Formats: sequence, C-alpha cells, structure tokens
Amino acid sequence: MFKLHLPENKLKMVKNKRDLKSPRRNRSFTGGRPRSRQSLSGRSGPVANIRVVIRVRPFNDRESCSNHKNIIRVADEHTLIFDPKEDDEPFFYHGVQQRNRDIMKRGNKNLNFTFDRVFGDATNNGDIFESSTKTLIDTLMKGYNCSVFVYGATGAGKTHTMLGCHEDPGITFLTMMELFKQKDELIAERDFEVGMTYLEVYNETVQDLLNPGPALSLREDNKYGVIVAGIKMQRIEQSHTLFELLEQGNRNRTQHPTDANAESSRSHAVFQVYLKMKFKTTSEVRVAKLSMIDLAGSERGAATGYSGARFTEGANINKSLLALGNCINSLADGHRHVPYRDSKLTRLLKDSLGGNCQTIMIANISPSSHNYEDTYNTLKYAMRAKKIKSSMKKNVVNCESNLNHYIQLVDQLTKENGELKLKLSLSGKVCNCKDTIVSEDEIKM
Ligand SMILES: Nc1ncnc2c1ncn2[C@@H]1O[C@H](COP(=O)(O)OP(=O)(O)OP(=O)(O)O)[C@@H](O)[C@H]1O
Repeated sequence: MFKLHLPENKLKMVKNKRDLKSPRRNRSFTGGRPRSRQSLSGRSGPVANIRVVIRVRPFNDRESCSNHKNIIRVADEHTLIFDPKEDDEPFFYHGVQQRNRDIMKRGNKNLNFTFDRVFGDATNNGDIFESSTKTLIDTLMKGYNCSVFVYGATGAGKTHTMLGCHEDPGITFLTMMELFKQKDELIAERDFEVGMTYLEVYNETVQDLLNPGPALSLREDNKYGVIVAGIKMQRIEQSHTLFELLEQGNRNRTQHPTDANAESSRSHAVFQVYLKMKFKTTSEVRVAKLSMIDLAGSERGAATGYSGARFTEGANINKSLLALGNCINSLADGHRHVPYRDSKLTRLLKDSLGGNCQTIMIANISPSSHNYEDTYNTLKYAMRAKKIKSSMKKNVVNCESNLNHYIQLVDQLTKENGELKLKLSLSGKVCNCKDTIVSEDEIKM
C-alpha cells in the first residue's frame, strides 16, 4: 500500500491548535477557505490552484454484508468528516456497563476535511461532470491546457468515474460530448482540427493503446514539454470516431482481478485530446490539450500475498504513486526541485501538476471502515494537492504580428523602389520593364 509520507510537523501545521487541546471538537484539515466554484470557470489568470474534488463511492455488497462501518460523513458540498465521533451507546453485561464493546472500534479521529467540492455516495457521473470537468471545455476553447486525473486506492471508483457504464456514462464521455457541442457552436467563427492519443503506463513502460506495439520512450522538448516518441496521433473528424477509439483503447488496457476489485486497472491510462483552432476573421490560431488520466489503484503489497508478475505489477504501481506523492509534496511546499524524473508517470504528468495547465484532481474514496487507512491516506494526499499552483499560459499563435511585419517590409520596399525609379528617370534611364534587372552601375548617379 502506498502511503503519503507526510512529516509529522506538516501534519501539525494544518491542525487547529485549539482543537488539539480539545479532542472533543472536530479537527479541521481546511488548508484555507474553500474556493468558490467560480474560481474554476473561465479563469484566465496566470496562476491557478489545482482544484480538488472528493467522491465517496457507495458501500459495495461485500462491505454491506460484513460488520464494517461508515467512516465518512459528508457535512456539506465542501466538507466531509473522516471517522466521525459516535455517541457511545451504553452496553451492559450482567448489569455492569462495559467499555470498548465494539471490537471494530475506530479511533474516532473526527477530522474535518475541506475541498473544492465533496460528492456523497448518491452522486452519479453526470453530477461530477456538471461541477468539475464541464467548465474545463470553456477554458480549453480559450487556448489553455487542461488536465483531470482520478486518484484513489484500488476499488475506490476511479474507472467508474472516468468511464462509467451504459446507464451512467463516465466523465470522459460526458466531457467529450461537451467539447463537440461547443465546437459545433463555434464552427462559424473558427476552423477546428482535433486529434487524440491514448496510452498506458504499465510496469514503467509506455504503450500506445490505439496501436499496440513496442514500448515508447519519453523525450523532453523545450517548446512542447514531454513528448512520447513514436505515438500516433489520430485525427478526429466526428465525435463517434473518438468514442470508437476510446472503446478500442479501453479494451487494450491492462486489467487483472485483485482482492478489492474483480476488474482492477493495473496501469495508468492517459487519454489526450489536442485542439487547433483557427479563427476565420483574424489570423489567430489557438492550440490546447486536454489530458484525462485514470491512475492505477494502490494496494497493500504485503497483504495481498501476490508473487511473480502480480507482485511486480503492484510494486511498480506503488513506486509510481509514491513518486507522484513526492512530486505533490515538493510542489505543495514550493520546492524548486520537483522529482518528476523518478517515474514515467510523473514525467508524463509534469505539465498537469506544476506546469501550464488548469488541473482537476478527483480523489475517490471508499466509505467503509474496511478501507480506513486507504481512505485516510487519499484524503491527506488530496489535501496536499490542493496547495499546488500551476501557471497558465494561453497557447495562442498570433499571426497578426508576423503579418504586420510583412506589411511594413512591403511598404518599405515599395518606397525604396519608387525612390530608385525616380533616380533612374532623373538620369534619363527609365527602366520600365518588370523583369529587367538593373545593375548597380546603371543606377549610380
Ligand atoms: N460511484 C459508484 N457507484 C456505483 N458503483 C461504483 C461507484 N464507484 C465504484 N463503483 C463500483 O465499484 C467497483 C470498483 O470500482 P472501479 O473499478 O471504478 O475502481 P478503481 O478505483 O478504478 O479500482 P482499480 O484501481 O483497482 O482499477 C466497480 O464494480 C464499480 O462499478
């Protein structure tokens, strides 16, 4: 199982001192006031915080049948209480009140966590989309890069959020529908070119999910950032092509059953859509990229008892998630050096985490006491991510300046030509032929 290695002193910093003295009160992990929803939509400032959304999944059948308790209480749309304090019901044995009747008794940490948005277990993917990724499309159309990544322990609901099912399509599908809707609305003013790639990082190798073949390598480019060498960009003319390719990629993704999830994704999947927008009346060209990343779930390596390929798989997942945690910590603390190079995943996410991007992290959690540690770790991880700021730049290739340059050049040459003609006519040698090359000697006065 991965853990967020949060130094004790950092933990203390965010705890309310007064609450520490008074254990009965709720302790808060607020990390500042919740930002309003407005902070995401249409933001065009140079600096933006990662927006962190929490999604609590419902109890599954196994958890409902067992003696597990609910350790999450959603207080409002920004706040949840982890391991809420329960009023002790008196329990008597032979007429004597007993203490610690409950062998599953939890710590009653009673911690308040505040996020940009908290969704309870009755939420569907449409609700998540409406309050999170829908607003990204507007940002994308303005020429900013955007990223969404889903995070959480194995079986916490990441793939359900991303891909969903027939009755409840995931946010990838809903976000792409919105992209094509807005594209159609803007078609009168812009020409669009759309492309997509879909890859997975499995056991520290990068694979093209749309054209399976040999492992691909990553390269750094000064202008474009990290580039996947050899990946094939698929041009998209119509939305249904994109959805067919998405399905195709999903079928190629590495999945194996785990104890927590019969269809566990054992790789990190990175789906990217590229937009080029050419304005019809001006010479402005905007380019933007939307990345949607479904991370593999962490697991308790030792507890699984796996060996061989499954063990290596789990170890690689945990290694890359640990590297991601280290990058999140460095960025949250404002360190100059961020260890992106520690894993393929973090190299790929460099732009999404601390670069030129508007980013949303959707952290998925289980409400069951069975996943107590995983849920607690995910919440701490998400709190750290909230502090990360990324600087956003509009990707605008404005041809206007080039055009002005050429107009000036033509004006200057026309003027020079006129002066030369004047000089020639004064010397009685008027050159009236377009193709005649007049030698320097001829025009010397
Ligand atoms: N919000 C939800 N509503 C209904 N069912 C859900 C929800 N979230 C998850 N599930 C169900 O729980 C199970 C595990 O979910 P999912 O596969 O999305 O987990 P995961 O986080 O992607 O796990 P892994 O990391 O192992 O791939 C699935 O059967 C899924 O349908």
